Amino acid sequence: MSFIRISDVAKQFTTPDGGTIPVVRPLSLDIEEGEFVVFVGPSGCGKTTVMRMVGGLETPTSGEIYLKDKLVEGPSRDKGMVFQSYSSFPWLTVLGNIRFGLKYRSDISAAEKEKIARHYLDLVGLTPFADYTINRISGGMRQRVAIARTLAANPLVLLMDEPFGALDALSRERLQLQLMDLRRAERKTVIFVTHDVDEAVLLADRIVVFSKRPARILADIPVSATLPEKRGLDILDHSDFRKIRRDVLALIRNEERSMEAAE
Ligand SMILES: Nc1ncnc2c1ncn2[C@@H]1O[C@H](COP(=O)(O)OP(=O)(O)OP(=O)(O)O)[C@@H](O)[C@H]1O
Repeated sequence: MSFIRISDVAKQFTTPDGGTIPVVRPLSLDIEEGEFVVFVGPSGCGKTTVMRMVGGLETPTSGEIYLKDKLVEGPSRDKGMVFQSYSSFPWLTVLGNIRFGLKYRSDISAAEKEKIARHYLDLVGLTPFADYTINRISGGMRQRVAIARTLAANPLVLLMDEPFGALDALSRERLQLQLMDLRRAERKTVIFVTHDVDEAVLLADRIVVFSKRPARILADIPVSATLPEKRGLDILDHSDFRKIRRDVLALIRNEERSMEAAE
C-alpha cells in the first residue's frame, strides 16, 4: 500500500437546520513516502477539508484514509500540522517553542532532545534568536519556529495549510526557498495547501487540482517529471514552469467561471 492512501473518501457537513453540504465527493489519492504534494483549487472547494481528514481533524463521511498502513482515526503526533496563523507559544522563547515539539517524544534522552531542538533551530536559521520570546520576532520568523517545532516532533507527514499566506511577498519567497532546502535535508512527506499557483509549481513534486465544491480531483500533475528537483527562483522564467502554471491556472479559472455561472 502507498504511504498515504485516501480511498473513496467523501465528506459532507451538516447545517444547523439539519441540511447537508456536500464538500468532498468520493475521491481517491495515493501519496508515496517523501513526496511533496500541493493541493490547489477554487476558493472554498474543500482542499483544507481533505487535508484535515488526513490529519484526523475531520472524520470522512465515507471512505478511509491510511497512513503507513494504519487507519487514520483522529489526530496524532504522526501528523504534524502548520497553519496560516502563527501557532507558537508566545510566552516561550524561540528555542523553548522548538523544545516543546519534542516534549512527548519518549524514544530519546533529554540530551538527545536538546541536540535535536538545536539542530532544527539552526536548520531554520534562528540560532541567533534562540532566547528571544515570540513577541519580539517577525511573522516570517514565527512561521519558521512553527515549522521547526513541528519537524522536531518527527511526524510521518507534514500537513501545511497556507503556511505562508499571511506573510509579505519577500518573506514568503524566503520561506519557500528555505522549505525547499529543509525538504532536501529531511525528505519528509508533505501535503501543502495554497492559493498561490507560483508557490505550488515552485514547491511541488505533484500538484493535485481540485474542482469546485464538492471537490473531486481534476488533475494530478507530476511536476517533478518535468522540472528539476533543485529549484531556485530562476525557475519562474523556465518555459516548463510557465506551461505548468498556465495549465493549472486554466483549470482553476474554468472552475471559477462555472461557479459564477451557477450563481
Ligand atoms: N465544520 C464545517 N461545517 C460546515 N461547513 C464547513 C465546515 N468546514 C468547512 N466547511 C465548508 O466546506 C467548504 C470547503 O471548505 P475548505 O476550507 O475545505 O475549502 P478550501 O478549498 O480549503 O477553501 P479556501 O480556498 O477558502 O481556503 C466551505 O464551503 C466551508 O464553508
